[in-house]
Amino acid sequence: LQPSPVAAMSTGTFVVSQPLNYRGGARVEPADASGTEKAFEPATGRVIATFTCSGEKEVNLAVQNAKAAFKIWSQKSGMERCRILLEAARIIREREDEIATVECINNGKSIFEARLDIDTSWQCLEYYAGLAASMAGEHIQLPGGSFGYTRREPLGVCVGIGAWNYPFQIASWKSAPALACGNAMVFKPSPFTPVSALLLAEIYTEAGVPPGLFNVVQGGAATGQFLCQHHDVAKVSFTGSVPTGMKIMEMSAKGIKPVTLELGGKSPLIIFSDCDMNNAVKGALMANFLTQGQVCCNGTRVFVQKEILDKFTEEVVKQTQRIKIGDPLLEDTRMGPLINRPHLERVLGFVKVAKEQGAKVLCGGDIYVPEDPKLKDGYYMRPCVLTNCRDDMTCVKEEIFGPVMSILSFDTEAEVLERANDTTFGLAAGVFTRDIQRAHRVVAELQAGTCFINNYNVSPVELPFGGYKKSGFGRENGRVTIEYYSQLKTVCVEMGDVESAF
Ligand SMILES: NC(=O)c1ccc[n+]([C@@H]2O[C@H](COP(=O)([O-])OP(=O)(O)OC[C@H]3O[C@@H](n4cnc5c(N)ncnc54)[C@H](O)[C@@H]3O)[C@@H](O)[C@H]2O)c1
Ligand SMILES: C[N+](C)(C)CCCC=O
Repeated sequence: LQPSPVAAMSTGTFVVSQPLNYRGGARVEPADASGTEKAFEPATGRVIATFTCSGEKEVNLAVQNAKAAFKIWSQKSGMERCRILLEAARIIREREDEIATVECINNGKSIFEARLDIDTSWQCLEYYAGLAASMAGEHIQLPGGSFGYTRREPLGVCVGIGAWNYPFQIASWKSAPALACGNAMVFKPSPFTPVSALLLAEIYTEAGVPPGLFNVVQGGAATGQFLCQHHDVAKVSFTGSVPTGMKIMEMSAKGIKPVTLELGGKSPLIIFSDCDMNNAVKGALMANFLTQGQVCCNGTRVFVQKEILDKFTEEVVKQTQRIKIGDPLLEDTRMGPLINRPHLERVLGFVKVAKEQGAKVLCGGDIYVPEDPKLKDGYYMRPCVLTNCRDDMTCVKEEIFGPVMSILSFDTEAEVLERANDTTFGLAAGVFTRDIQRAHRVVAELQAGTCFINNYNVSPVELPFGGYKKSGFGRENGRVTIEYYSQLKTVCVEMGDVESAF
C-alpha cells in the first residue's frame, strides 16, 4: 500500500524535489535559464524550492510542443475533448486533498479555503467539458439557394500568465475553456507559487490529452515577456496587476494578439440600512478576508448607511477579532500568512499611512506571532478594520491586497453610487438590501464587471467573471468565455453562377 501523499505533507516539512517545468507530457529541467527564483512556505518562511526561470529557448520549446499537440487536439471532436476534460475533472476531485495541501503550503491560504478553490477548479473543467460538444456555428440562407455558415475554430497556442493568490484555480480557469475550444496552452504561474500548476499538467496528461497540450514554464517578467512576444502564440490570458497588464497589452499589440486581462480592483460594498444585518456582516467578512485579503475582487470600500453604521461596525469588529489565525493546514484555521515578507510589510505600511491620514484602527493591522514556534518566521498579520475613513485617503483609493477593510458612511443612494463609481477600477461591487427594486437599480448603475446582491465573493463557474475600466476586459467562466478562446470563420457558398462585375 502506498502511503498517502497528503499524510507526508505537514507545515514545515514539504520540499519540492522534482523539476517544475512541464513540457511534452512530462516534468523537465528547463533547457536554458533567465535567472533563478526561490519559492517559500509563507507559514514558516522556509524555502521550499529554488528553481530556474525559463529562458527564451525553453519558452520556445514549450511553444513548439504546444503547437504539435494543437494539431492533434484541434482535430478531435467536441465529444472527444469533453470525455478527456471530464476525466481530468474526476482526477482533480479524487486528488483534492493533496492539491489543496500543496496550495496551502505554497500560498498560505487555509486548507478550508484551498479546498474551495480546488472545487471551483474541477467544476470549471466539468463546465467547459459540457460545452465542448455543443460549440457550433450558424447556417444562414442566402438568395437563390446560396447559403453561408460559420465555424467556431480554436486560436492555436494560448498563453496563460497567473497571479499568486489563486494558483491552481487560475491555471484551471484559463486552461479549461482554452482546451475545450481545441487550443493548446503554455502556462506560467507566478514565481511565488510555482508548484501546483504542475499537478494540473500531470492530471491533464493522465486524463489523456496529447503530450504538449498543456505546458508549464517558470519565471517572472523575463519569461513572461518571451511568451507574450513569441510569434507562434495566438493569445495571452493574463491575471495580475494593472501595471503588468498594461505591459502585456503593449507586447500583445505588437503581434496583434487578443488578450484577456483580469486585473486588480478596489471594489465597493454598499450596505443599506434595510439589509439583513447578519448576512451583511458575514458578507463584509467574505468580501475582505478570504485568502488573507489577497483577492482581486474584494469589496474593501465598505459603504454603510448612517443609521446602522455603529451597530454594523461593532458586529464586524467582533467577528473579525474571532477569525482564527495560524497554521493554514489546521482544519479550524481561517486565516493563514500573507504571501511573503515584502508584501506583509507593504500591507502594514498601508495601515500606517491610513492612521497618519486620520483613519482609526478598530482592530488588527499589526503583526501576529502564532504560539507554535515553527510558525515564528511566517508572515502573519491580524485582520484590520478601519473607520473614520474618507474617500481621498490612500487606504480607500488604492488596492492594498491584504486583510484591511475600510468602513465609510453614507446618507443616500445617489450619493453612495457616485462615490462607489469614483475609481479607475471596476472589477466587482456588492449591495446588501432587502428592497429588491433598489438592489437591481443600484447594480445597474455600478461600474463593475461582477456584481453581487446580498452575498459577496461566491464564484459559480457558470457565471462570467471579469472587470470594467482598468480592471481589465475579457471574461473567465461562463458560456461567453468560449468567444475569448475561439475565432469565427464565415463560409459563403454560391449555388448559382458567378455574376461578375467585369
Ligand atoms: N481580476 C482577476 O481575476 C485577478 C485575480 C487574481 C489577482 N489579480 C490581481 O493580481 C495582482 C496580484 O498578483 P501579482 O502580484 O502576481 O501581479 P503581477 O502583475 O505582479 O504578476 C502577475 C504575473 O505576471 C508576471 N509578470 C510580471 N511582469 C511581467 C511582464 N513584464 N511580462 C509578462 N509577465 C509578467 C508575473 O511573473 C506573474 O506571473 C493584484 O493586483 C490582483 O488584484 C486579479
Ligand atoms: C474566487 N474568488 C473569491 C471570487 C476570487 C477570484 C479570483 C480573484 O482574485
